[in-house]
Amino acid sequence: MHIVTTIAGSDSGGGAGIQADLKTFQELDVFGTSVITALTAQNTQGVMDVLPIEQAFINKQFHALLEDFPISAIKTGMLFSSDIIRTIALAMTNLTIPLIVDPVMIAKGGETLLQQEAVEALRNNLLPLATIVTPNIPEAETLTARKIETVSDIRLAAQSLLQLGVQCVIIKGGHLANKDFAVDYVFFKNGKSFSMQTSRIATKNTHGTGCTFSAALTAFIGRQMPIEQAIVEAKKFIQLAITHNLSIGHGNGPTNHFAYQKFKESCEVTIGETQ
Ligand SMILES: Nc1ncnc2c1ncn2[C@@H]1O[C@H](COP(=O)(O)OP(=O)(O)O)[C@@H](O)[C@H]1O
Ligand SMILES: Cc1ncc(COP(=O)(O)OP(=O)(O)O)c(N)n1
Repeated sequence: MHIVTTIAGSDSGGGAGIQADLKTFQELDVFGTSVITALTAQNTQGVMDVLPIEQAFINKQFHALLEDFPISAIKTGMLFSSDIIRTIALAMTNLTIPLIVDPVMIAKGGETLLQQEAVEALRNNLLPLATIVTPNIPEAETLTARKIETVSDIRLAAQSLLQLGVQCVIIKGGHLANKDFAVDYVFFKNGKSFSMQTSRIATKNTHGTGCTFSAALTAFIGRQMPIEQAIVEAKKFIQLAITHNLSIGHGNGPTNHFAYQKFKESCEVTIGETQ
């Protein structure tokens, strides 16, 4: 059994954060473990409050896992503060476990999940240790201090992130103004790149899409799947989770983690260039 870890915040509403990650891990046949960085009082309508966990206790959770389990992949989600980021980065130094960084910054409702002052720590302390980083467009803009409007802007932003030492950058196009398609752009350190296109699902139930995508990627990497195949398979997982989204709650409902196993054979991802 492959064992993977999510280092992230708890979403009491169950659609994002630790809860989304563990549901995804379970669906993909990996054993999920967790380090909780913050509690959120949250539902489909928004984040009401955030309670960060003390650094020393975050460290204890992480070391409890490292001492007992042969972890095969780790992902980070909501890290909230520069102190928490530095704690995780320090614990990751000298580990050779693949690290997937989802640079969560702002919730769908606009609430802060990463303090402004923590962006530098994310760039300087954690990204150099990352195997894959998965920003959405606003996150890529913040991390690179560049406006992103075109595919050429996406390529320049990815190159700037690769220069920090990240092995692979996936810039997610969920926030692009494309009515028909959801296109993500993948760039590797060795110069290889490709785009992944699926049909855009017209729904408001997209709470936790970023968390679910990066958790699926972590599960596939943890299962030792080759990296390009893991990225495409994670795109299929999120496409099916959004297609079969759940209309629960009064706001932006969650995605459906149970759809992939049932429908994976029927999901098409079109691979293209990044021009
Ligand atoms: N309406 C949609 N239909 C299909 N795929 C989507 C849709 N919205 C987002 N995605 C996909 O979900 C994944 C997460 O993207 P995004 O929503 O940009 O991340 P985040 O939740 O971090 O903002 C990406 O693969 C993106 O292309
Ligand atoms: C605890 C917690 N972590 C992360 C998020 C953001 O999740 P994301 O997948 O980016 O989804 P939306 O916030 O865009 O729905 C969160 N809300 N809570």
